[in-house]
Amino acid sequence: MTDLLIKSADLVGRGRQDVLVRDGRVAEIGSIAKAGSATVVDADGLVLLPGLVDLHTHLREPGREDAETVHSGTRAAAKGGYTAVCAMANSYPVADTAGVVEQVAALGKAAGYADVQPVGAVSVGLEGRQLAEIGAMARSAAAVRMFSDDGHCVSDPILMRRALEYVKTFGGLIAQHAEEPRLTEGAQMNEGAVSAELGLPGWPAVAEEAIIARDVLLAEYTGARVHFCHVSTARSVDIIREAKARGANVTAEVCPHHLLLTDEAARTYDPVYKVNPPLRREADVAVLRGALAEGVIDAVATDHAPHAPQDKDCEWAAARPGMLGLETALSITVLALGGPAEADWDTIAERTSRTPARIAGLEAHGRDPKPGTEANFTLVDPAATWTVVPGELASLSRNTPYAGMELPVTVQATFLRGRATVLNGKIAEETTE
Ligand SMILES: NC(=O)N[C@@H](CC(=O)O)C(=O)O
Ligand SMILES: [Zn+2]
Ligand SMILES: [Zn+2]
Repeated sequence: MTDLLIKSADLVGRGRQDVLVRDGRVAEIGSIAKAGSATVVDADGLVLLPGLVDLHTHLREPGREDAETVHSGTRAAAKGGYTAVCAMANSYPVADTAGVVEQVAALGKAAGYADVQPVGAVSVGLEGRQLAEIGAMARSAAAVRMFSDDGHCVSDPILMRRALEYVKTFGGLIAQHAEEPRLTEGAQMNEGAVSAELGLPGWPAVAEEAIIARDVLLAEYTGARVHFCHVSTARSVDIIREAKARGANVTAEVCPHHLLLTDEAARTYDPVYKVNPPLRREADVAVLRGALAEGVIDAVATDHAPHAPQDKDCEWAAARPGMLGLETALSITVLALGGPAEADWDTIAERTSRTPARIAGLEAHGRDPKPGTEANFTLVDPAATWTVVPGELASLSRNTPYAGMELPVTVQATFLRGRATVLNGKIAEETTE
């Protein structure tokens, strides 16, 4: 592989340096005039961040390759500045065996756009009845550490307890989709003033908060790790804050859409705004932003949920929940944390890369450039803006809630072990290492 010389990049907002990459790793940092035959990337005016890491991606393969594939989804990831994604288990078949997680990992390697870390199901078929082959998935070539029935809540407390006790034996964790199912039967949107006005059945905040409270207690009782997916309410933040103050082994993520959009969007009856958990109130958005800045919420995760046109372009009640996220996440995060002029790149790197890499156990990711570290980076233009055009996204699906919006910050390049997966804002077509 030819060497790479990144010239004059602002390293995570701390000042401009040149970075020389050799054999996929950082060889030298400083003022580097020339480096033999190295490919030179001019990063003047660009900020270098550790490659983003997504704890929550739906790649839809196997089973719904019409909506996304590992190939298309990881291209979208690279475009969004990601170098690693955790692929959720709600595929068809479900990723509840060593065979499926190994297949997903292998497809990720073959595509070459981002490291794909499969998430294993907690229960067989995500049905919440019987534990899946957690040990076999952990010992498989995919080395699964994170388990989740995402899309469904592990609502049975005894199943949750057993899963926690099991993953604790090898340092794994359970990522919980917190939704008390009896409280959300038939739910279509956030329960509140807007749902009452529209006459749509509500998804009350307490359905999320009750499960988070229970699982905090189970995490403390078992001593195992719980991660909360897509936290969406102000009260959830309070519960997590108190749990952390007591030393509970819990972490939490927030999705970009919950940092920007509210249940007011449902007034359009456009199913592009239908998502699980639902868009909440302005007051929740404000608390989530504060909690992310502060670190009570540990990470931004996209919950990238591609859906085929027939599953979205229909009446609200019939539409599937979920929205695209990978290509817009960084821009929305920058917006939510105060806008590009105020951008605190260290905090952004912490919430979008370093902390999620640590939670997922992806040791080669989430690293600032230092001699010896793998060159998993993204270069962003903090001064540029772009307009979201659904047809121009790398995802196979089109269900972005940001169509037509002008967003801050563009991804100019993404490097996976020193190889450009995106360069000059364009996806590389050749990805062999
Ligand atoms: N977020 C969603 O609304 N949908 C997700 C499942 C999930 O994350 O719960 C999906 O797989 O489509
Ligand atoms: Zn979920
Ligand atoms: Zn999800």
